[in-house]
Amino acid sequence: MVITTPEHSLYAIAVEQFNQAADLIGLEDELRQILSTCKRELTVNFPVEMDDGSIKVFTGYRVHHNLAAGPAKGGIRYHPNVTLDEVKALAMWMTWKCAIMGLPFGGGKGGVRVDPKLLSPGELQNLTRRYTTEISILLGPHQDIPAPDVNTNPQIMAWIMDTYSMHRHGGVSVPAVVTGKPPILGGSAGRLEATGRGVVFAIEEAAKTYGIDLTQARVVIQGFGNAGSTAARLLDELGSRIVAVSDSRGGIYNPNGLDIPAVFAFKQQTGSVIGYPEAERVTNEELLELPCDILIPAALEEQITERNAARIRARLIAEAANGPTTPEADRILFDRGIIVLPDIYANAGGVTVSYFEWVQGLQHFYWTEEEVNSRLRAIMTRAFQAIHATAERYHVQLRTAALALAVQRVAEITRLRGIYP
Ligand SMILES: NC(=O)C1=CN([C@@H]2O[C@H](COP(=O)(O)OP(=O)(O)OC[C@H]3O[C@@H](n4cnc5c(N)ncnc54)[C@H](O)[C@@H]3O)[C@@H](O)[C@H]2O)C=CC1
Ligand SMILES: O=C(O)CCC(=O)C(=O)O
Repeated sequence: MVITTPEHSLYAIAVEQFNQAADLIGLEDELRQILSTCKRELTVNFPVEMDDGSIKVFTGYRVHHNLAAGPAKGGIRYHPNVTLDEVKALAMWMTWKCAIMGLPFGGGKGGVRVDPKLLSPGELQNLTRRYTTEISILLGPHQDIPAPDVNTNPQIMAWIMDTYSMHRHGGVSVPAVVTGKPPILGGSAGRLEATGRGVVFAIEEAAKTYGIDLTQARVVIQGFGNAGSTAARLLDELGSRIVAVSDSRGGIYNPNGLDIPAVFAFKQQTGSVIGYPEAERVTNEELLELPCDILIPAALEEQITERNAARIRARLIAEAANGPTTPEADRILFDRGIIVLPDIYANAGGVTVSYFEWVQGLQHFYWTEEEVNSRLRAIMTRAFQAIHATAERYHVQLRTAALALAVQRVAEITRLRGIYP
């Protein structure tokens, strides 16, 4: 049985990817139905008091895709284009991501339809606290543990923890209810950089396997936020040449290599990479087609599609973003021999260190950054080897191999639990 969704959507893309993996492992129809469906989809419409005293109603979501392996885990996104369909896809990808990394979590995700850049700090805090209250019927350290995603950060995680702790625990802090917190509130050392660091660990494994010399590699990065800027910094430290980076306003390109600490400082001062002096300006579309060895999409979904996949000039694509490549583009890239490190593996460093943060929060016992980073590297390396071996065995792309391993694991857990957890 092939599961279909009614219209073209991001969730339809996630289900199409799932179907490919389910076909590969010969998954039975009952489990196909269960695993291709989100368990819970909560929509909340909530009022927020603005600085001028007016009230605005915002819409937010929290979705649990699957809880067979443990409590729901996944970030919260603030973006004007957030939809329930997008959050469902992101939640499903979290299920597979946690499964590949062997984490005891199910998949969840949340989002609010808002442009946070238009809010004052006070309004942002009001919105976060009210949204947290609305979704708190799902939250808890053993039920659902949010984390940062696009446009959310440690300060927002601190407000989520405080709101939950005030309502549900008499004000005593419950650090394990959210990850990605500031370290002084129980956040893990290394969580802020974990997604970008994990991307770089994944690239290092791929480079060894496919014979790419990182000290000579030219790198292009779309998105210079948490994931993209950290990957840029760490690859720069490894000796790679970062030739182009971008943000929502566009990109900058210097074929001789950008001075990444200087670009980072420029972005901190001005709010954008645009205007950085020693580079030419490119659009986000042009940036994706620049000649390079490694392309890192680190912004939003559906950036590499059937329209531009034939013109991508990278040897390796490392997906820091969730869902940047459509299935049509995947097929074109595979035929062209371009290696894609799929999102559910390449960006899993974030949730892996979130797992470390959750464990530390439950125990109130904290690790050093060295411990965090070396455990992260070990898990990223192990997962790469398993995915690569599966891809070789079945002659499939790394995404299908990664999904097959993930779906297999969640299916096995579901069968052992007795099919309907
Ligand atoms: N923060 C985390 O721990 C994790 C993030 N991710 C994924 O990584 C991606 C980036 O997330 P973060 O770095 O956390 O977000 P962020 O909010 O820190 O940064 C996002 C960056 O993308 C840029 N951007 C937005 N729209 C763009 C567009 N249309 N074209 C080019 N750039 C654009 C923004 O200007 C910003 O530089 C997302 O897909 C997210 O789901 C995945 C795993 C974990
Ligand atoms: O750290 C986490 O729990 C989840 C981060 C996230 O949203 C993601 O991996 O896409």
